Amino acid sequence: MRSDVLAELAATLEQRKTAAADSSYVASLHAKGLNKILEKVGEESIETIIAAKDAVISGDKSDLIYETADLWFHTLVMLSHLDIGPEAILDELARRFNLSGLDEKANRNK
Ligand SMILES: N=c1c2ncn([C@@H]3O[C@H](COP(=O)(O)OP(=O)(O)OP(=O)(O)O)[C@@H](O)[C@H]3O)c2ncn1[C@@H]1O[C@H](COP(=O)(O)O)[C@@H](O)[C@H]1O
Repeated sequence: MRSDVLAELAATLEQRKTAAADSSYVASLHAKGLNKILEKVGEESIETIIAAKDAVISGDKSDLIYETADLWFHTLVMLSHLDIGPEAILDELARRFNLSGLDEKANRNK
């Protein structure tokens, strides 16, 4: 598994928070603010859903992989804007290991 990719990207995203807006796409998103970043997350979510439907029809998953990468990237920018690193999400997923989604939901609704 390429967990090094997330760590390297997170370090770049952190560096871009103080970079000039005209020097970097990520810095330009931070300069435009949270609403613009959330707009991109929404756009990429929809493009990912459409790519998943298209993959079923065509049997070609390449667009779905591309769009999911765009979605993950923009959610990482969103988290970075709010001073949350990917390790917080990885820790939360790790916490859920061996916790059945059905059990978790049943306990939540008690
Ligand atoms: N992984 C990515 C990455 N994935 C997607 N994108 C950009 O995200 C944008 C996706 O937006 P769209 O597909 O909607 O394209 P668009 O029409 O150009 O976007 P808008 O003008 O509508 O905002 C494109 O500009 C992509 O190039 C990314 N830009 C940067 N990274 C990583 O972030 C690092 C820092 O990037 P810079 O800040 O640009 O140096 C890079 O080295 C990469 O590792």
